[in-house]
Amino acid sequence: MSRIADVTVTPVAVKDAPLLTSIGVHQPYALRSIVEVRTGDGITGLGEAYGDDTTLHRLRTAAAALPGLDVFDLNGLAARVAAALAGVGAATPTELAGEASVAKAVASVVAPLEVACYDAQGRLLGRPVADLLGGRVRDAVPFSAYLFYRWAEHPRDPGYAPDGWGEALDPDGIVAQARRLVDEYGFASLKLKGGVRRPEEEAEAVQALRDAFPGHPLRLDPNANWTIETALRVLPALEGRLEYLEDPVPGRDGMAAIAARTGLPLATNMCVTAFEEIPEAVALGSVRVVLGDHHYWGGLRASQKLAGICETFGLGLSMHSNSHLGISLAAMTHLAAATPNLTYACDTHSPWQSEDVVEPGAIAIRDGSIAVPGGPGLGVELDRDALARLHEQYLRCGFRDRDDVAAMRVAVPGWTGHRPRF
Ligand SMILES: O=C([O-])[C@@H](O)[C@@H](O)[C@H](O)[C@@H](O)C(=O)[O-]
Ligand SMILES: [Mg+2]
Repeated sequence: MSRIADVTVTPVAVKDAPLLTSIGVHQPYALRSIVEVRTGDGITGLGEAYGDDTTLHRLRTAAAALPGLDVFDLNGLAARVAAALAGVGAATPTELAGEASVAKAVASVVAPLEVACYDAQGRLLGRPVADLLGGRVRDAVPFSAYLFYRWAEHPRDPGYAPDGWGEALDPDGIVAQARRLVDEYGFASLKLKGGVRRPEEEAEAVQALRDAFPGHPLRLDPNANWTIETALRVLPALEGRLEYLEDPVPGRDGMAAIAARTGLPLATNMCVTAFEEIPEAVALGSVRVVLGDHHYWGGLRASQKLAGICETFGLGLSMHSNSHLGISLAAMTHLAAATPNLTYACDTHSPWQSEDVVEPGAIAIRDGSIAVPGGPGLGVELDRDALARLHEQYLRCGFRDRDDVAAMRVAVPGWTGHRPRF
């Protein structure tokens, strides 16, 4: 038995790019929480979560209930977190969408603590986390290039130089961005974050990508920013060009209405984001692919349970991402390596993050994939100087929640971010 002695939660802010989304634009800093679970025998396990105020408060509340728990007792962890958060309310953390529920609030707090416990377990046993999840079925996990419409600079930048990627607001800009991501990282799959430009323009960008990268699977994700009518109008320009279309319209019923009219597989990380939403989605036939994400499905074990449910119902499984750092990237890699039916390349925002809390080198995208770290636990080490620096940056930057709408309002006064916009 190895008991938890204490748990610390440190918020950090990392520079982020002016990436355009369905509701606005990324703020100049992305916020994350770094979780350290220390055991009485001197082992520290790492986890990572959203860094908004609500998540931080919940994480700290749950963390205070963990000393004394055996780091192998993951059922006990879930029970203690649920008890500690009883009465916290249902507001979701920084996700762009998804109906709120208490179960989701608890899941998003269990996740980083569970990852940290797995890291500690692996370090204690001298085994990689993938081994604790059933063993790897692949030695390297493929990731997709995450293409964004974007500006060259943040409006009224609060103090740092543009990142050098420049603007991408049309098909040529998107193809150039894809070319650079493919050249630098070797990505074989491409995903375009849509819901930003007029849908016909986004379909043109898809066609331009199709022409420029004939062998690369493509995805488009309008993040529910289209009406059903719009989606039906644009579908013919997308069919036969995408491996899947992610969340074109809001809701499980809206998605089902589109699914009934197209052979193009629909995928989601918006209308199915918790276990209680699966039965209706299956009954309606809303989607053919679910994007899991351990951060809000409740951790690595819960994600494997999702994988089993997808297999049972003949649904494909892919992986969603939000802005994240190396601890989460390592967790995503171990999880994907140990999940046989996760056969789509996973999303990652990694190339857009220029700062990290982990020591460089352990986890890197090469030839479009990440080699599963073979060392104990997650296989990444905390860079304490970087943690201190990025925590200072958090204290200085003034941002406390992800708010794409507010960030957009800096450039476009009166912006509401209401969906569907098209
Ligand atoms: O980072 C973004 O702007 C993404 O749009 C993210 O917030 C979404 O949650 C996501 O990547 C998605 O696939 O919907
Ligand atoms: Mg999505």
